[in-house]
Formats: sequence, C-alpha cells, structure tokens
Amino acid sequence: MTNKNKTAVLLMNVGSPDEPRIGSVYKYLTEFLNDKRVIDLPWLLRKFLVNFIIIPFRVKNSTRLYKLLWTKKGSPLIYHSFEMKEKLQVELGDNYDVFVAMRYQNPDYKRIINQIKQQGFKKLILFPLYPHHAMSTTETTIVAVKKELKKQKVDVDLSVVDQFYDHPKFLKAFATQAKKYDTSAYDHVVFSYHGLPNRQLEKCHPGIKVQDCNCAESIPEHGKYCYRATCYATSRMLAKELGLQKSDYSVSFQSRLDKNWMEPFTDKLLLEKLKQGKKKILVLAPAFVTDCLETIIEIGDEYKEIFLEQGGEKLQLVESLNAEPHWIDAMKSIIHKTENE
Ligand SMILES: C=CC1=C(C)c2cc3[nH]c(cc4nc(cc5[nH]c(cc1n2)c(C)c5CCC(=O)O)C(CCC(=O)O)=C4C)c(C)c3C=C
Ligand SMILES: [Fe+2]
Ligand SMILES: [Fe+2]
Repeated sequence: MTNKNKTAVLLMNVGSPDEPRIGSVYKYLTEFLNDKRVIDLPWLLRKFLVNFIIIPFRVKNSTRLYKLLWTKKGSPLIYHSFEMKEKLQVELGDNYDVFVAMRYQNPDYKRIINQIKQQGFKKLILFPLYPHHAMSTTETTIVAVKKELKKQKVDVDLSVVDQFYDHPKFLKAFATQAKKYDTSAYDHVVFSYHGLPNRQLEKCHPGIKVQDCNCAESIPEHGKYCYRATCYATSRMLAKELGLQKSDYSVSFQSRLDKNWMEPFTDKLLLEKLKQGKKKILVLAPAFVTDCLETIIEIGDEYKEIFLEQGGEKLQLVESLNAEPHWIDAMKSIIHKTENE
C-alpha cells in the first residue's frame, strides 16, 4: 500500500526541555513563553516581561524541578507520548501512520511535518493532546501546524481533533484510573486543572466577565470553548462515573504564574479542606493526558508535602492516562469520530 491511501496521525503535546539543565530549560521557557497565545500581552510588554522578569526569576527553580522529575527514560511527558504513539499504531493498524511531536522543543513539529510531506500522505489528522480547548494549548498547536503546512507547501487533507473532555471513552479511561484507588477510603476528591489567566478566559466569551459567566453550574450557550465551563463539566461527568455526590468533591486550578489566574487555587483549596477535617484527599488532574511536571512534582511532591506538614494524613495523585489501554481505545474512537465529521 502506498502512503497515498494512508492517513497520518500527528499527536502533539506541550513539550519538555531536552535536558534538566539550566541551558535547556532556558531555551524551552523562551520558546514557550514568547508564544503570543501563551502570554497574550502586547508585543513589547510580552518581550520585556517574559525575557527580563519571568524567565530570569523562574529558570533556576524550574531546572531544580525538572531534575526531580527526570528519569532514566527522560521526561515523563515525552516518553509517555511515545509509548502512546506505539500502542495507538498497533490499535489503528496499517491504514494509519502515527507520529508524535511537541509544540515546543523536541521532537520538533516542523521536522515531523517534513517527514509527513516526504512520505506523501493524502490525509493528516492533527490530535492536540488536550481534553479542553484553550488558546495557549489547542489553538496555538493548530495555528502553528497550519502555518508550517503552508510554509512547506504540504498537499494534504487536514482534520483536527477538537476538545474531547466529554467523549464517553475519555471519561471512562480517567474514571478507570481513579477506580484503582478506593474512593470511599478518602474524605474528599479534588479535580485539579491547569489554570489560565482570567483575561484569557474572558477571551473565550468576549463581553462576558468571568464572574458573570455561569460556567461552574452548566455549560452556558456561549461556553462551548470556555475552558472554565468545560473543566467544571468534566468534573461533573467524572463525579457521576465515580458515584460521587456534590459535597464529595471540589474543582480547583493549579500552576498559576501570577495572582490574576483562575480560582480557587489547588494548593489553597487543599489546605481549606484540611481545616474542614478532610485529612485524606484523592486528586485527579484531568487536563493532562500524560503525567508531567505539573502532576508528578507540583501535585505529587509539592502540594503533598505541604498538606502532610499541615497535618494531612494522605494526599494521593491519580496517575494520568499515559498509555493505558482504555485511553488508547478512546483515542482510536476520537480519531474515527473526527474522520467521519
Ligand atoms: C493542560 C493544559 C495546559 C494549559 C492550559 C497550560 C497553560 C499555560 N501554561 C503556562 C506556563 C507553563 N506551563 C508549564 C508546563 C506545562 N504546562 C502544561 C499544560 C498546560 N499549560 C504541561 C503538560 C506542562 C508540563 C511540561 C513538562 O515538561 O512536564 C511551564 C514549565 C514548567 C515551569 O516552569 O513551571 C510553564 C512556564 C502558561 C503561561 C499557560 C497559559 C497562559
Ligand atoms: Fe502550562
Ligand atoms: Fe465562562
């Protein structure tokens, strides 16, 4: 079979530094944070803030955290993405070729797009590995890939996997991970999502302020792409799968860069719950399909340490989907659904 009859599937994740060393982390942060869809400020302000304030203040500590995260296989985000690719390839069969690339650093999406071009595929399915749409994740990935396809004059029919937080098999895969723990042995469950600056939330529904958006209770009419709305909706659906009542769980947001980010903040919420006597907490992080710095280190080390220091008894992070069979099955269904749209 020639590649003319085959479909290329391009999985794209955020990316990690090449090595847990200051030079590599500096390069990674520079590429990541200079993206205008990540730090969405006017050009001059972004350049100044990112390159003279944020990175110089952040790079040393980020390197320390990456050193803690690193394994013999490298960065978990990268090796889990590769394992996912291998298993998905087997699941999809010979009519598809699965590729993996990162939005920032390596494997470089521009090089992978060139491989896809050289191999002459007729169809390309871009699969940004984010359950929820955000300008700093899904949107920047789609824009970058489209720009590169145009630049390299790649003649291919492109389809894009849109957000999939509500796909029944994605929810089932996450619930299966959580069910590896006995939820009844915990006092509370926390769904922790990567946060965003509030101003980016308001860009999801121009003219409607975060405080006026009914996101936390239901998906409002304007809210299909409201990140906050889709995170709360994910939590409601996962809670249902796990048999949790409203009082059994909370929703919170982590990884803030400054104080004007989505609230409640996960670290603060965990301590609030502790004050209410919830000493054993199970944490799910359904915005991440692979384990990474934000799950393993931020929740699994940093938040856990503070929680235990303050008198908590147990803080357990549920492993992400990584290359688990239910997730590979979900990916296959998501790809087939996208093809048939
Ligand atoms: C799950 C989706 C993610 C959203 C939304 C997101 C927004 C976002 N992130 C930053 C800044 C940083 N993020 C960093 C790491 C990081 N972010 C995500 C995912 C989302 N980010 C992942 C999976 C990772 C981990 C990568 C890894 O190598 O394991 C970092 C680097 C680490 C650090 O220094 O803290 C930064 C910086 C912004 C500004 C933003 C939205 C505006
Ligand atoms: Fe991030
Ligand atoms: Fe909203």
